[in-house]
Amino acid sequence: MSRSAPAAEAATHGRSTGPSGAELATLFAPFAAHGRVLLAVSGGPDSTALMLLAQRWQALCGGRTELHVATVDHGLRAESRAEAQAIRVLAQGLGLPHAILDLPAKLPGTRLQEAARHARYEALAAHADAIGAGALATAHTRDDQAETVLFRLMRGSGLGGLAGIPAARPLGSLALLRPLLGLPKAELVALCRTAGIGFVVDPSNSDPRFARARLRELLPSLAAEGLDAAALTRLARRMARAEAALEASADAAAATLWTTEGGTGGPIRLARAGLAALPEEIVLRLVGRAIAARGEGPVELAKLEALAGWIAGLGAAEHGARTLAGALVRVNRHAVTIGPAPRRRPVRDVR
Ligand SMILES: Nc1ncnc2c1ncn2[C@@H]1O[C@H](COP(=O)(O)OP(=O)(O)OP(=O)(O)O)[C@@H](O)[C@H]1O
Repeated sequence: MSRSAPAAEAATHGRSTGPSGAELATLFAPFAAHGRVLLAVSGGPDSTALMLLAQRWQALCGGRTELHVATVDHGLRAESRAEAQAIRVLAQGLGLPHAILDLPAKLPGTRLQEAARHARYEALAAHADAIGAGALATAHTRDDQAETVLFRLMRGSGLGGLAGIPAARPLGSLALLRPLLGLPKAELVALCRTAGIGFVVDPSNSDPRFARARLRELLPSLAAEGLDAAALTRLARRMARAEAALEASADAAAATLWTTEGGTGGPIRLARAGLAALPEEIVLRLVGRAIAARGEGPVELAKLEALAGWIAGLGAAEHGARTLAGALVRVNRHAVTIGPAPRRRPVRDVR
């Protein structure tokens, strides 16, 4: 990563002074519910701006919320330590305590970005817990939202995926907050430049080996055709609204159909006649929830669709069993019953 030249390179687009006091009050309102918030700052323009704006909000709104900052050093590049230390200087200049977090284990060579993301969130959440923070804030922007929705569209994601990045969601016992989700990245870059603060540019963001980076290259051409960040954000908002309504319908269906055999943790039973009367989308959600609860976690939508197709295709008197994502799905004439799949015994070498 390289530190960009500061103020002299004045921004050419985006509001260079950032949101007004009233806008800050709205953006950071969710922070006020927490006594302490941990800001995840990588040193890129977005999270550097997050630190500047959150501190500005705290000063202006006189919030009693304490802000802390953490930078994860993935140890993947020679410069990463020095970059983390530069963020520490900046944070301390703003009066914010800063921690550099190392990853406990070496990252694998395959699916590196995914593994790094997972390990990063774990390290940040553990640090938030350790300092008694109730929330963790990241600096995702409107551009990240647009990119995520487009990426998921290309991958044939379900409705929940197309709802994009949520502005707030639980992360274990923490609240994960994204206060800048509605702001364009250009505005945050401009803000850093006007403030004369350098930021790091992550080379993996433009590394063509990563599908995300290749997609990012296409965004300007798509925007010229009208599929810009605003349009994709609008789509995400509409999908989120539909997703919430369907989840509420699934809750209502579960309240009448879902029973547990043999007490807490036992197999989940869904009456076949009840399922047959429901729209396919709700059936998928109920069966998916049951598999996630008794198996190894959320199941891929395409696999769930194939399973639901198999169940729907069974005649009223037919029965059968299948395993999916660590769950055993049994169907008889009365019910679909979902419990943990029996563990396969390891194959012994009998020579
Ligand atoms: N090394 C890091 N240290 C601390 N925070 C980080 C680090 N890297 C990323 N973040 C936080 O995560 C936000 C998103 O970063 P980025 O877009 O690079 O993540 P990502 O890999 O796309 O993962 P995701 O979007 O799923 O969180 C940043 O704005 C920042 O708040």
